[in-house]
Amino acid sequence: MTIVIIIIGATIRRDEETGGIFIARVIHGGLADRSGLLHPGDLVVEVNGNPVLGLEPEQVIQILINSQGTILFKVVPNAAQSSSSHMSVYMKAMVDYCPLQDSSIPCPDAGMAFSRGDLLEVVDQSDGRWWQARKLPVLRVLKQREQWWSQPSPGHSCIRPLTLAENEDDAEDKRTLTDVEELSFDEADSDVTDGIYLAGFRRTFRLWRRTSFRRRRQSCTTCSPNSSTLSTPYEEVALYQRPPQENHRLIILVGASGVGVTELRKRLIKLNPSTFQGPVPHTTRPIRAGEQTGREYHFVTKELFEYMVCNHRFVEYGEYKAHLYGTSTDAIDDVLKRGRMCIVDVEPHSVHPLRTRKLKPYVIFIKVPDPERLRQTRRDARLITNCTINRAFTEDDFMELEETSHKMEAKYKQLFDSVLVNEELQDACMRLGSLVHQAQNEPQWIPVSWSRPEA
Ligand SMILES: Nc1ncnc2c1ncn2[C@@H]1O[C@H](COP(=O)(O)OP(=O)(O)OP(=O)(O)O)[C@@H](O)[C@H]1O
Repeated sequence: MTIVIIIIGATIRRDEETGGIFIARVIHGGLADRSGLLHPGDLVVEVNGNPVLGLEPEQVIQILINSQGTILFKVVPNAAQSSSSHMSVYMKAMVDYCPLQDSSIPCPDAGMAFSRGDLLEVVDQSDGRWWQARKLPVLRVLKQREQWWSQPSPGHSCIRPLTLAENEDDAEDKRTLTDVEELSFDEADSDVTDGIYLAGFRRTFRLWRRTSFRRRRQSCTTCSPNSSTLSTPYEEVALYQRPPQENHRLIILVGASGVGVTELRKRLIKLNPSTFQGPVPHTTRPIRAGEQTGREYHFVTKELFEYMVCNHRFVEYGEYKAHLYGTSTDAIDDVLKRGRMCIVDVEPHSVHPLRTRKLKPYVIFIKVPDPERLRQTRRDARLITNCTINRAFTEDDFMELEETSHKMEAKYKQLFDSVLVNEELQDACMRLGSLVHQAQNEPQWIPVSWSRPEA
C-alpha cells in the first residue's frame, strides 16, 4: 500500500514481509525533493524520534500530523539510488485523462487531469508505471508547479489508446468514391485576381458540400488506410526551429465548412503570392480555353489519376460530374521546393498522412467565434450551397456551423498547433499571417521523430 504525504511531498509504502516503511516516491518540486535528503527506496527508521518499523502507513502519517515545527527523519539511504539526474522529456497528450476516474492510481490526490493536446513536461520516468510531470500552461513557458502522475502504459483503464473510428461520425470516415453525391462546384474552378491564379480553392475544389442543412455528406477520400487512427496516448515532442536553408513547413488550415477557411487562405495568398501558394490540384476534366496545365490544374487522364490513387499520391480526392479531382503530395512538394510556403486546407482526417518528417506540418484550426460575434460578422457574408448560389447565412446555417466546429475541435484538437478564432475578417487574416510567420521562424513543438536526422 502506498500513501501520499502531501506535507513533505513524498509517498511511503510498507514492505509487507519486513514491515519496513520505505519512501516510495518523491514528488518533483515538493519539499522532500527540494531538500535533496529523501529518495525513493530510503528506509524510514524514525520520524521525530518515533520508531516506525512495523507501523501501518496511516500511523506514520498520524505521527507527522501530530508533529510541530521541524520534522526529523532517520533513514537508511537507498544504496542503489543514483544521483538524481533529471532529464526532462516533453510529451503531447493524445488522450484525455482524469485521475478521479482511474481506479488504478495509487494516490488520486497527486494525480493531474489533462486533455488531448496539452503539453506535459515529464520530469521523472524512474517508475515504469507512473511518471511525474507537469503541465506546460503556455508553449515554452515552464512555470506551473502542478504535479501529477500518469501511467505511460497504453493498457491503462483511463488512458487507453483512442481509435477515432470509435466516434459517432465515423461512418462518414468510411467513404469511397461511390459515396460522392451532389457537389456544388463553381463552373469556374479557379480564381483569377489581378493576374494571380488561385487554383484549388475549397469553394470549388474541397469536395465537401452540404446536401441538406442537417445532413452533411463528405465526398472526398483520404488516401491513408490508417489516417483516422491515433494509437498512442502520448507523443514525444521537442522544440524545433526551422533552419533557414530547409524547406518551409507545410501550413494546414482545418475548419468546419463555412467558417471561412477558403476566405482566409485566399486572402493570405493574395497578400503575398510570391511567398504563399496552394498546391495545384489534379483533374481528369478536359482543359478549357485559357487554362494552362500546371496552373489551374494538372490535367491528367483517368488512367493516370487512378494510378496515382493506387500509389497513394493524393492527400484527398473526389469526383464531381464524372471528373476526378485531387490534391497530390507531389503538388505540395513542388510549392515547397520552390522556396514558397504551401498553404493547404484539408479535412481533419486527412491531416494524419501529412504528418511526416519531410513536411513537418503546422496545423491551424479555424474556429467559429462566439454566437453573437458569428452572427454579427457574417451579416453581409454570402454562402454557397448546392441549392442556392450566393445566399445569406440563415439561422440554421449558423447553428450547423457552430455544432460542426465544436465537434471538430473536440475530436481533433490534439492535432492542432494553433487555434484561430475567425471573428473580424481583416484581423483574423493578420493573425493568420503572424501565426504562419511564427510557425516558420520561431521554435515550435514537433514530434521528436520529425527532428531526428534521417536514418
Ligand atoms: N470573418 C468573416 N467575416 C465575415 N464573413 C466571413 C468571414 N469569414 C468568412 N466569411 C464569409 O463566409 C462565407 C463562407 O466562407 P468560406 O467560403 O471561406 O467558407 P469555408 O470555410 O471555406 O467553407 P466551404 O468550404 O464550405 O466554402 C464566405 O462568403 C466568406 O467571405
